Amino acid sequence: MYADIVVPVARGPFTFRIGEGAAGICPGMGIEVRLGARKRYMGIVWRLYDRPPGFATKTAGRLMGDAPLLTPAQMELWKWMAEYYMCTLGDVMRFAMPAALKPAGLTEEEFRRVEYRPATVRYVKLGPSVADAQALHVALEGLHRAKAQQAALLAFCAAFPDGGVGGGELPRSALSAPSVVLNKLEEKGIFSFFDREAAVGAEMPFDRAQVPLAPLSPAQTDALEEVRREFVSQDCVLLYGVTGSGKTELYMHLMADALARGKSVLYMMPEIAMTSQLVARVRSVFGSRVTLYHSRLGERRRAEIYRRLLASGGGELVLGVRSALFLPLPSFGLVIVDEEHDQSYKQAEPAPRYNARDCAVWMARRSGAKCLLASATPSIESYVNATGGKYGFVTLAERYGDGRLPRIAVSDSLRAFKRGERRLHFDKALLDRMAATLGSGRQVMLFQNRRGFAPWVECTQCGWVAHCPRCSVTLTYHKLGDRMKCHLCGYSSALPAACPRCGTLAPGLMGFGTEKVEEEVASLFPTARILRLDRDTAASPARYERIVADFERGEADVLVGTQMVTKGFDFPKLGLVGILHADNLLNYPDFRASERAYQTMTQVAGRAGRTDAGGEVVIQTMQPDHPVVRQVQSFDYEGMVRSQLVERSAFGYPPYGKLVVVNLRHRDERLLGAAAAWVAARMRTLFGERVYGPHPPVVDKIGGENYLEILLKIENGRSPARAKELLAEILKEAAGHGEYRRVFIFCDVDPQ
Ligand SMILES: Nc1ncnc2c1ncn2[C@@H]1O[C@H](COP(=O)(O)OP(=O)(O)OP(=O)(O)O)[C@@H](O)[C@H]1O
Ligand SMILES: [Zn+2]
Repeated sequence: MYADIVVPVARGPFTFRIGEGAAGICPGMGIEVRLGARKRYMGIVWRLYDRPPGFATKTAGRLMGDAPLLTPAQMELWKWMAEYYMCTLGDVMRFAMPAALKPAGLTEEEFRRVEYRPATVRYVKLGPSVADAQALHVALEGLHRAKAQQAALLAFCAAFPDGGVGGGELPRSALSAPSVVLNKLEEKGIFSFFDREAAVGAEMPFDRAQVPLAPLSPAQTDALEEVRREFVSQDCVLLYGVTGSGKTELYMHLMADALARGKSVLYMMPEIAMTSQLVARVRSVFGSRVTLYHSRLGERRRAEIYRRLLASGGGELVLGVRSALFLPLPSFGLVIVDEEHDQSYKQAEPAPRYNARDCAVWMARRSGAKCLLASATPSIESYVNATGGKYGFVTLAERYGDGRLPRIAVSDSLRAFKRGERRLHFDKALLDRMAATLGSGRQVMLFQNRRGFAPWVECTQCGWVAHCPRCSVTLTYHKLGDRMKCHLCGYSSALPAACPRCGTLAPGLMGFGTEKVEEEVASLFPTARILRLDRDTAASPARYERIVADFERGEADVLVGTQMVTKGFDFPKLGLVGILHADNLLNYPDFRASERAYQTMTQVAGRAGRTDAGGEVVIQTMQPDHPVVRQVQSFDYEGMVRSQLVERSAFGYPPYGKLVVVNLRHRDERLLGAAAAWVAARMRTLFGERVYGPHPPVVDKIGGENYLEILLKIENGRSPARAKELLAEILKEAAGHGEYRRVFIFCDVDPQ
C-alpha cells in the first residue's frame, strides 16, 4: 500500500510505501516519516492507494496513535485553504496543529522527547482474584492480620453499592493509602491498576458559573429575532450594530441556542488580550464549557485542548483568535466573528496567508453551520455581501441603556496653530474639554497611532533623516533608554550628537509618539494620573491587563495609547476621547486607507459615553474637510461605503474584483528586479492589462532584504481559481529558472 503524506514543510505531500506494521491505517492519522537522510517528522496520512507510483519511494515509519488526528471537516478545510491561498498542505499543517502534536527531530530520542503524551491518572479496580462477592468476602477475611491492606480494600469497597465487584473504578489517589500497601494488594491480585487519560479543559466546576442570560432590550430582542429569521434561509448573517449596542449579549443568546441543541460553537475575536472583560462575561454564563484558545497558552495546553475537542461529541464553546479556526469541532453549529472588519483576522506572514473571517464563512457553509459576522464598522466587502443578498443583514442602531452615541467635534489644528490656540500638540478645543472632563471626575482617553517619543529624527539644518540601515523606515527616538529604534527589525543606535551629514546642528526630534504625548499631558495637567498603553508599556500580556484593569478601576485619569486602545473596551467612567492627529490615518497610500481610517476613528470614538449620555470626542486634524472626517463626525457609515465604492469600482478593487499580490524578496536588488520583470512579463502574456507592477511596496526593504510586488486584478465574473492555476504555473517556471529560482516568491491572496 502507498500513501500521500502531508509533512509540515513548504513542499509535498510526499508519497511513501506503507510497511507491514500499519494495520488500521486511514486518512487523517499521524505517521512517522523521514525526509532527507535524517530528519523525522510526524506526517498526516492524506490519501491511500494500492497502485505503486512510477518512482522509487521510501517506507513510512510507525503509526502514531490509533485514531485520526483530523476530522474529515478539517481535512476539507486544509485542502480548500491550500488551493485558495496558493500554498501547500504542509504550510497549512505547520499552523493548524499544535506543535506538541506534530513532533519532529533529528534522532529518535529527540523525536520522542517532543512527542505529546497526554497526562494520565492512575486508577484502581478489583483484581483477578476478586471476581465476585464471595471472593471479595474471602479476600477481606484473609487480610485480618494486615490491617492497613484491609483498610485500603474496605475503603475501596465502600465507594460502591456492590463493593466494586461489578467493575467499579476509583482514582488511586482517592484511597489515600501508601504505595507499599497498594503494591502488596496488587501482588495478591486483589487490586489492579491502570492509567486513564486525564480529563482536561474543565477549568471551573460546571455548576458554579451560571449567571442567567441578561434580559435584552426591545431593540436587542428585535435584532436577535431578525438574526434567527435570517438564519432560516442564510448560512451567514452580518450584524451591523453601533458601538455599545450590546452585540455581545446577542451572541450569548445565539450561543445558548446552539449549545442547547448539542452543537459546538466557535466565538472568534481579533486578539485575546483585548477581551479579558468579555471572557469574564462569557464565563459567567457558560462556565466550564468555555475553552480559551490563543497563542499564549503553552504548547502542551494547546495539544490537550485539541485532543479533548477531537474526542468530544459537541456542546463545546471555544473562544479564540484566528488560529482557533483549526481546532476540531465535531457537531459544529455556529461561528461568531466579532469585529469582523479587524485586520488581525488576516495572517500576513508566513503562509498560509489566510483570512480567518473568510474561512469561517466557508466552513459554516460547508458543514451546514451558521456564521455571524458582527461589527460596528463592517468591512466594505461584508457590507456589500449583506446588502446584496449574499448574506443576511441585521442592524442594531441604538446604544444599550442610557448610552448615547458621543458628540464628535473636529478641531482644525493648523488654524488653532495660526491663532495661537495650540499648546504643544494640543488644540485649545481639546484642552478645554480635557479640563472640563477631568474637573468633573471622569476619564480621558487619547489616541495617537505612533509609539515612542519622536517618530523621526531630522537635522533641522540640512534635512538629513535617520534611517534604519537594514529597513526602509525612519528610526524612532525613544526617551526611555535614550535610543533611536527601528520598529521593524529592532535595530537601535544612539542619538547622534551632531548631524552625520553636515556636522553642524544637533538633530531635531520630529513628530510625536505616545511617549511624548504622555509627557505633554503631564506638563499640561500636572495633577492628572496618566497611564500609557502601547507595545512598550504593555510588552507582556500581564502588563497589558494590569494597565487596562487599573484604568477601569479609576486608578488613572488619562489613558494615552496606540491602536491598542481602539478595541472593544468598555470603561464606565470614560467621558472624553481625543484623537490627536487623524492625518496619520488619512494619508496612507492604500486603497483601503479611507475605510480603515473610518473604522479606527469610529471604534476609538465609540469608547466614549457608553454608560451615560455624556460622551464626547475631539478629532484634531489638519484636514477638517476630509470626507472621512466628516463621515466619522456624523456616523455616516453608509456615506463612507458609497464614496469608497465609487472609487473602487473605477479601479476594479474589491468588492469589484479579487486581488492577488505576487511578492518577491531578495537581498540582491538587481537580481530581484530582473526576476520581477520576468515574472510580470510572463503574467502579462496571460492576463494582459490586469497586471500592475512590479513596484516597490510602501516598505520595500526589511532586515536587509528588498521587496517588490506585482498586482493581479481578477474582475468579478472571471474565475479566480483558474487565474490562480495559471499564476501557479508561472511561479513553478520561475522556481525552475536557472537564475531566478534564488528569489523568494510567494502569493498573497486577498491582501489586506
Ligand atoms: N441586555 C443587556 N443587559 C445588561 N447590560 C447590557 C445589555 N446589553 C448590553 N449591556 C451592556 O452595555 C455595554 C455595551 O455592550 P457591548 O460591550 O456588548 O457592546 P458592543 O456592541 O460589543 O460594542 P462595541 O462594538 O463597541 O464593542 C456593556 O457594558 C454591556 O454589559
Ligand atoms: Zn530595521
